[in-house]
Amino acid sequence: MERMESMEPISAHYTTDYPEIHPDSGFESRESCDIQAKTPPPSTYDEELVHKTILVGDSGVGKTSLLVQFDQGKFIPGSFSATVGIGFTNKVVTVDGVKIKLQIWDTAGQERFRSVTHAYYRDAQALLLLYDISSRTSFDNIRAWLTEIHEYAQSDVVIMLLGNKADMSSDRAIRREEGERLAREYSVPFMETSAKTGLNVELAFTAVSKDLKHRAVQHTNEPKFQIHEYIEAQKEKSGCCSYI
Ligand SMILES: Nc1nc2c(ncn2[C@@H]2O[C@H](COP(=O)(O)OP(=O)(O)OP(=O)(O)O)[C@@H](O)[C@H]2O)c(=O)[nH]1
Repeated sequence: MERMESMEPISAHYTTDYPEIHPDSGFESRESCDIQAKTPPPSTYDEELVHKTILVGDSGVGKTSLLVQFDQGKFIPGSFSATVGIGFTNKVVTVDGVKIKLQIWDTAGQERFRSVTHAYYRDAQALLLLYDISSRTSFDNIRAWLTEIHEYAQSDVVIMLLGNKADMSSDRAIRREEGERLAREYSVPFMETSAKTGLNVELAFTAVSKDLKHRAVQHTNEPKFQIHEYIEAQKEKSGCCSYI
């Protein structure tokens, strides 16, 4: 992925050559995914699993910034230059004492790259869909993104809607309730984030990781993991959203 000089590259594998969807990182092939789908999940979590996660949304909503914040705990301000190409960052998230390997793909939001990014949806196990709370257009386009996701991604993909740039309160164009309503309509979990302040960035990835872990393991007696409830409980605990 190419960034202008104003943006430091993030610690990842970036390219404008559109890499194979299955790089040499232990990510399962399509074939093995299909086999897995027919086999019941094991009773313990296999820490060798790598979960492909994709960041999508309009250009400029903050996908790269969110990933940099999650990966390196920093925000790089400066003039915006759109991502060209696609790249991934490997991250390990520890949930309930278990290591969950995420391979997080950062896609270019610009329309002209759309046909390329579609190809990456197919093997995604999780999708973080972002809009910018200061951009009505990016919010209005979420429906179109969800239509594309339903068309190209697997039906059981974990989807999370994120209203990013929550720190920009004076430029807010989308009320939090609007985000919540849209998320309810599509039955997807939702939270507002800020790649700048770090608000909810870790929570977003942790919630997704927890969900992926639960889906990969057969819990005979336990109730199904409820990602919505988990997010609400964590938000309350951290008192994160008082200024939103
Ligand atoms: N205030 C604020 N600015 C942000 C935030 N996230 C991103 N930005 C800024 O928004 C602009 C776009 O951010 P990017 O992360 O490059 O956006 P992107 O979604 O990756 O864009 P594409 O690569 O074109 O798809 C940059 O100038 C960032 O500094 C945020 O949470 N708060």
